[in-house]
Amino acid sequence: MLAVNFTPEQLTVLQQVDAQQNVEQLSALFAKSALDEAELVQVLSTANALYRAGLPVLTDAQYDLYIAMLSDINPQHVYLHTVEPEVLATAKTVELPERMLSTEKAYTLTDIEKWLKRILKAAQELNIAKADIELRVTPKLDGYAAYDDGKTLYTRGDGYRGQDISRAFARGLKVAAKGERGLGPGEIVIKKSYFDEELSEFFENSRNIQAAIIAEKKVDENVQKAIDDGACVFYPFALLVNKTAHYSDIIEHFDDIIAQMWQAVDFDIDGVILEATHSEIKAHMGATRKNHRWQIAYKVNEESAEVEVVNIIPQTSRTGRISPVAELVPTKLSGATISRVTVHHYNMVKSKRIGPGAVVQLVRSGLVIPKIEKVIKEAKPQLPEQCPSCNSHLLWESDHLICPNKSDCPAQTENTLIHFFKTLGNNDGFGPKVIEKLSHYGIKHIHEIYQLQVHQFASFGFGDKTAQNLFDQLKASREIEIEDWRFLSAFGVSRLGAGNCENLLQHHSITALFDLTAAELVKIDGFAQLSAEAIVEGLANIKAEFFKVYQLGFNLAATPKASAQVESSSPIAGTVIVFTGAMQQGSRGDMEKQAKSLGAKVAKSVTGKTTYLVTGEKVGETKIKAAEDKGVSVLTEQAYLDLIAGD
Ligand SMILES: NC(=O)c1ccc[n+]([C@@H]2O[C@H](COP(=O)([O-])OP(=O)(O)OC[C@H]3O[C@@H](n4cnc5c(N)ncnc54)[C@H](O)[C@@H]3O)[C@@H](O)[C@H]2O)c1
Ligand SMILES: [Zn+2]
Repeated sequence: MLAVNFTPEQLTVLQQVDAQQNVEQLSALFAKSALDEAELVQVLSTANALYRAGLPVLTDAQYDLYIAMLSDINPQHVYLHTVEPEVLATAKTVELPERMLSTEKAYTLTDIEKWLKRILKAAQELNIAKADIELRVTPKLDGYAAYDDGKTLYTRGDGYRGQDISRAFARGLKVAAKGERGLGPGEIVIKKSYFDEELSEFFENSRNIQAAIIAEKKVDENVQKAIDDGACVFYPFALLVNKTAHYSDIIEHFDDIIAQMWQAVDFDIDGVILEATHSEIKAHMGATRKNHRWQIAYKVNEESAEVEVVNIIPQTSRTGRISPVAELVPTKLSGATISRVTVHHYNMVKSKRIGPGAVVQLVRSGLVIPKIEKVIKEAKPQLPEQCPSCNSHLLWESDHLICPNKSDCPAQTENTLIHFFKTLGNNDGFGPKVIEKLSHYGIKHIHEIYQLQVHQFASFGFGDKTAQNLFDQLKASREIEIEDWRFLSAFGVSRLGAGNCENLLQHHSITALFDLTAAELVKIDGFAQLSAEAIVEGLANIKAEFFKVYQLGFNLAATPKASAQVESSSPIAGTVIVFTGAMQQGSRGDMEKQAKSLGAKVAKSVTGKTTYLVTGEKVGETKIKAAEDKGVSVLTEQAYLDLIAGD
């Protein structure tokens, strides 16, 4: 582990915990490798206080590792056997109506079966028939634990005494689902889709917000809006979607049920809770000082690794955006060696201080490629000043560095040409190698490629056969029928992917699009003002080239107009689709809308009727496997986009 530099906000929390402590010493402890018992407890309590305040300094995996170390040195230590406390300076402390505990954790079905044996043993002691033993399975909400007795809303505190946070209700916080008060324990949670769309710009994670709702007298206007919009609620566990069945059924269909629960709610969850329902069994088993013995949390282990950055390589995309690709000290993750990862954008490189010598945490979960989860050790950010392809001076455009040289940057030109032929998808001659060569000979535009004759290809160094073949392919690519939306999307206008192209073309013919104003675009369902403006600008930029190519005479099939039965023409017409995980290309809500506009039915959970499960980021293996077992086709986001593009 590495020394931590506490932020000013974190220091304020630490002050509340213990005004006397020596912050430098504390910070150094996080870097020390062999900690003694007292030091481990100090690290754990510090991390815990910050985590409960919504300002975590460690990842959960790191925190759990320290817990494991403490338990190794002294399994009896009181820290391991009590509820990890919250620190809130501003609210008054009150006795909880009922104890609120942490949960025992299980990571495998074997762990669950061991726990189940203890339940069966308790049942036997009570002479309760096996046939009467049911388990209730619910999603484990990853929010902020609270208790509602009908009059007061309490935090969990130390499990015995919490704090009165009724003012959250006074401020408009609602009880989820049926809305009754007094349903006991639950969590304050924020809708994931809402967070992604409305709040992710302002907050790093929902935990920041939940902590603010609880701790602060006055909340941020964005948070107040989330409360007013009903996106932030108190969710009593009693109202949670659940699967309650005989224990043997639960065990038999374990993976399915876990997968179902994992996507049952639009809130962050960090596991699935299993509990016995029989009140006598519960009373008999009771609790330790930390956990109810009749309850357990099933969690999925994500794999993660801390990796050192060697170098950051800028890559110019077709739009001129420069993508930062981090070269890493090769590291094993999930059995694969990872040596590079794309950083989100250059603002992240700058603000999170990523450069040679930085250490990042890579996380890989489910079938998703590793992502940088956080920066563990900062370094001097490595920011390029010039475009790696054309040496133009780079400019900032919101979070991105861009190469402003639209007309003469080889990387932009080549990637635009590559995108065109790839999207058209009706020939395989014009891949990166061929395009690079053509670009080297000064061919920069699509229409120029289509004008090339066999002898010209030959003069660029292609063999006779290849030259003829390339020429024939170009001819064929004009003759083979192709949907007009695919043709349009091949030009790579920002925000004009296949779906949006098809939507537009359901309302206007392809040549008429270039005369549309943003105001006219917004009238079409699915286009917001900002993207409409970007589209109008993008179309204006390609107009000249578009018509030069269009006039070469492609065999375009016009998209049926919205009135004339859209659905049957789309590749996903009549299918049932479930989207899960965080999407990269747009919000999940937008993707669902688009799927519906293409004639698909969108469902929330996978059943035997589901055709496709489209997985974004952070989707567990269990979920994917469960879907596959039901005969559902599992698609990555990209595969799905290819599918609707007709690739
Ligand atoms: N990153 C850090 O620095 C840091 C610090 C402290 C703790 N942690 C993490 O927090 C976890 C331990 O914290 P904990 O003890 O608060 O939580 P826990 O993970 O043991 O969960 C217990 C809580 O789950 C909640 N819960 C959610 N859904 C539920 C449901 N459907 N039914 C019943 N209960 C439900 C309850 O409110 C209960 O209080 C560990 O996994 C640890 O990694 C991290
Ligand atoms: Zn450039």
